[in-house]
Amino acid sequence: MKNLELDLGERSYPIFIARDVLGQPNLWAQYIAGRQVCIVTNSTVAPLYLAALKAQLSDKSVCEVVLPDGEAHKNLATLEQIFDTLLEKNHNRGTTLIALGGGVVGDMCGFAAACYQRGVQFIQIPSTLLSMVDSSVGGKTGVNHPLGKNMIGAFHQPNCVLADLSLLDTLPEREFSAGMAEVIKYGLICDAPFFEWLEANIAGLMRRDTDLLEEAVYRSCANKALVVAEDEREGGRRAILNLGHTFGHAIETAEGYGNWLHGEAVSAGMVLALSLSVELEWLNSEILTRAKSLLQQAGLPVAPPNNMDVDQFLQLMGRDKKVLDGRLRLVLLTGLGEAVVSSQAPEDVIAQVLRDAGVRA
Ligand SMILES: NC(=O)c1ccc[n+]([C@@H]2O[C@H](COP(=O)([O-])OP(=O)(O)OC[C@H]3O[C@@H](n4cnc5c(N)ncnc54)[C@H](O)[C@@H]3O)[C@@H](O)[C@H]2O)c1
Ligand SMILES: O=C(O)C(=O)C[C@@H](O)[C@H](O)[C@H](O)COP(=O)(O)O
Ligand SMILES: [Zn+2]
Repeated sequence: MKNLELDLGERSYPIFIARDVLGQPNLWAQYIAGRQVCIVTNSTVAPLYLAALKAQLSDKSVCEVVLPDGEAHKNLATLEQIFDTLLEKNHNRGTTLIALGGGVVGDMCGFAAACYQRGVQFIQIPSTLLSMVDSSVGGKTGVNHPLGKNMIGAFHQPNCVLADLSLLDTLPEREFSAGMAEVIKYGLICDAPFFEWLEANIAGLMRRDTDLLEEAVYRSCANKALVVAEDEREGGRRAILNLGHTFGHAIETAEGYGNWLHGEAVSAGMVLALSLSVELEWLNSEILTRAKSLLQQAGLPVAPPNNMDVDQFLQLMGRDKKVLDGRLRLVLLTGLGEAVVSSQAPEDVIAQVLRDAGVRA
């Protein structure tokens, strides 16, 4: 068992990481304040893990909302299902929502918790690698809009995070790989020794060796917790967690939510961000080569889709939430583990990097 605390003063919370955390309510039941609980999950995760969770909550009044599965359903219309159930079952401000699922469920449940009766408590039980290492931690919640990723949302921190590694036993390979993109991201942006550890252990990690997985989830969450504790609402440094995302979100939006998984789009996006850093002569090309190799060994794409053109890419990137005074701000690297947020990359250089990666002129 590896525990962490995200230090946010009175909104601090623990992150429990181990196999079978769910089966240890002595660790986490105290984070449910009242009797009312609403579990938010989806049609894939419910048959796998809902009964086991409910069995741990026999002293509570529990209802559930089973959402349709997929990024394409991460929108305002789906969110209404959560509000409808909460109101139909007379949930009041003392209720606790529990997100049981991947990042899509977590982001939607968290946003519902932020909005319902102006804010109720919630717990994250992430069931994908990506949600264990990233989306369940840090309090970014929200939904997509047809014109852009995560465009409607709120910062709302959970009461605790339970990363039960045994849930990963049923996770499909492609989804496991997608999670590895965000794991590798931490090495690139702020933890060079972790990147080197990943290079040395990638084969064992892809075999889902329990000890290696526990270490990778722990070090990812520890890195994210430090960044978020420093800058909860992304006034500055937190933006480094967005490495590759300005490119990646453009890919997800252009391809239709769900065709490229978030982690896959982030992988291709990180390669573009590193290529741009090399093009600007801020980064040694050896780091780009090593990053590409690690992402490939994790089963991830390292080039953007071949059906987008440069203008479409740049237009979608222009809607990024980091845009300030009409200027793109991108996360770039100056070294391994050293990220900066910069508006210095000229648009013609960005366009050249996109063309070099095979995006149509
Ligand atoms: N809030 C944040 O800070 C943050 C960070 C990173 C990503 N995100 C968001 O997270 C989302 C991506 O999350 P994701 O990669 O978890 O995708 P996801 O939630 O769509 O889950 C991936 C797939 O795996 C299935 N699944 C989940 N757990 C499973 C299990 N244990 N066994 C078998 N199948 C399982 C899901 O039903 C789904 O089909 C995106 O919407 C992204 O924008 C948010
Ligand atoms: O927690 C953060 O901050 C991140 O940026 C983590 C990202 O991996 C995640 O995809 C996040 O949802 C992106 O946020 P957005 O503000 O660019 O929508
Ligand atoms: Zn992400």
